[in-house]
Amino acid sequence: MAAAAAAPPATPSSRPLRAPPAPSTVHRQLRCHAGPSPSLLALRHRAARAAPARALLDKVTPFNFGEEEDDGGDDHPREECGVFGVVGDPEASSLCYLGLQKLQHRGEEGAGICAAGDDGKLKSVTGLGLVSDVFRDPAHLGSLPGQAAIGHVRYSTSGGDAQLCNVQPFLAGYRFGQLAVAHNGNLVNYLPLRHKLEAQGSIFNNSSDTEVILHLIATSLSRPLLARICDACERLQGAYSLLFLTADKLFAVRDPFGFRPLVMGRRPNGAVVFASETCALDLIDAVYEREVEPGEVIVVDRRDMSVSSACLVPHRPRKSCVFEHIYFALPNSIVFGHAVHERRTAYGRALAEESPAPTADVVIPVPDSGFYAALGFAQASGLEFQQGLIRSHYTGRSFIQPTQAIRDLAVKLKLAPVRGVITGKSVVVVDDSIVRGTTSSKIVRLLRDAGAREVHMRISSPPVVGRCHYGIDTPDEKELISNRLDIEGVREMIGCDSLGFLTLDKLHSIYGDEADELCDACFSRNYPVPMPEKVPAMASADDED
Ligand SMILES: O=P(O)(O)OC[C@H]1O[C@H](OP(=O)(O)OP(=O)(O)O)[C@H](O)[C@@H]1O
Ligand SMILES: NC(=O)CC[C@H](N)C(=O)O
Ligand code: SF4
Ligand SMILES: [Mg+2]
Repeated sequence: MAAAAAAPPATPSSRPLRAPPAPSTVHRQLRCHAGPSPSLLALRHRAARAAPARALLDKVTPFNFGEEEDDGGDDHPREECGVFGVVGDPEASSLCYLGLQKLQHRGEEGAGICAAGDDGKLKSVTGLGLVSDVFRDPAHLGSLPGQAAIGHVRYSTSGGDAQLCNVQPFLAGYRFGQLAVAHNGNLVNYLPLRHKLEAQGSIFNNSSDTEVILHLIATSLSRPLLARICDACERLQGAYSLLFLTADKLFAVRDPFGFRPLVMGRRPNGAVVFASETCALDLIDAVYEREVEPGEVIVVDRRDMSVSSACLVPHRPRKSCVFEHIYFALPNSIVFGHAVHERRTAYGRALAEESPAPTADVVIPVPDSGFYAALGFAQASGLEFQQGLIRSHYTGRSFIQPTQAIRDLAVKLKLAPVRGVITGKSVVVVDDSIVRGTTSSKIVRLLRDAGAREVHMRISSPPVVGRCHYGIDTPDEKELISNRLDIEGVREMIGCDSLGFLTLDKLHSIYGDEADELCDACFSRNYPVPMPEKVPAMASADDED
């Protein structure tokens, strides 16, 4: 939480992209050749998602590609890690503020909101720290009037974590007006793309991967904006759930693999809402309608509130991040069509089948994210379930603290034992994951100090052995404890009496046919999108001569 405490004042921002490139005549000629026509979204009708898909057909108007929406027939601009967006509500930015607070667990480093005012101007406020810090001064929200807004909570994967310039939404001006973007995910080909754009003269304001998306859109010769977004996305590799805001439209985009979640809902007044997780919809009384499908672009026009949908690129097999279910998302969210708490309870039950703890007296969860898995473990094993560790909610998530020393202290600050539950008992303690091993080691020590007779650690996911390249900032592979040690080695290091992980096969069995549609690369090293092997070298100042 150091970042939050040290948060400098929020700053309204607008960042320029590179200067308008082509002379208007050439430009006009080229623009006649519109980019690849997005075909209508080919929906997948799978049992698990049948209802949301039907909702789509009722509510979504197919995008009419012939209608120019943003730049008319001349060159005059007429307008352009949890994410949240609202269209069609006079309190759009306040709703964004609430939605972002609900998504705070997805990123604590920085937050921002960009709103489209009725005067056609986009304004944004971004700052380091928690949403409540950034918007502590009511004047900040007050400066963001309008019927549409997008917002972002950041947890960096590319670019410095404590740099205001990397906090989203990014708002840029280009030849067709203003465009803001909020991105959850990580682009694996960010560096090659950036180097190429720089070689062509682009100037970058920050070190985040997300900025290249704006450049690719700005330099695309396609029209209208939907086609430019499709053009840009065709060049992106990796994970992206994106919200774009213009003066009169909001675009919601999900990468073809659907790594990161993105859902759509509607408020009673008809406002359309997008969010990384459904918990943020619930908060503002928006009814969950469906996921933005992998590879889909949904366009909401604030002028007539029409909703249209297009397909970004040819359909790919879905590879949704299983770690969202395991750890990242809130348990009261529906993510990838599944209630997160149900998934976690199922992991716990499966774990009890695979790694029972027959000598134990009581099952306790590691709060918060180990709660449902522990409940499932207790249900399946017939053991008593107790809250043996109390979590302080005034601290942040320890896994996402920047240094090991701080992570060590953060765990102690965060968790306190309930001696009455623990003393003299054989305890099964269930957590969702072991990453570096910091939390587990501390907890075992904490429980032994509180008088536990035996400590059996059970983990409701497989050992984490690979880095994530798709939007979760897992540490370097050498820092992953399961990468250095086998299970017995990890047990010794943590100091528990027994240790059991859910196996990958068992995890897959919970998903049945859907197992193929999961990314589990941090457990299996089966990366759906490989990292580019060679990144071209950047030009240096010496190359100028
Ligand atoms: O092995 P480690 O490197 O310690 O990381 C693993 C721990 O980090 C996460 O908890 P975190 O405290 O981040 O969040 P939570 O309170 O939501 O469980 C996760 O739930 C594990 O408890
Ligand atoms: N975790 C995320 O989704 C991060 C988004 C973006 N890659 C950034 O670093 O800001
Ligand atoms: S590598 Fe792991 S954390 Fe990253 S997307 Fe895949 S499952 Fe999720
Ligand atoms: Mg935890």
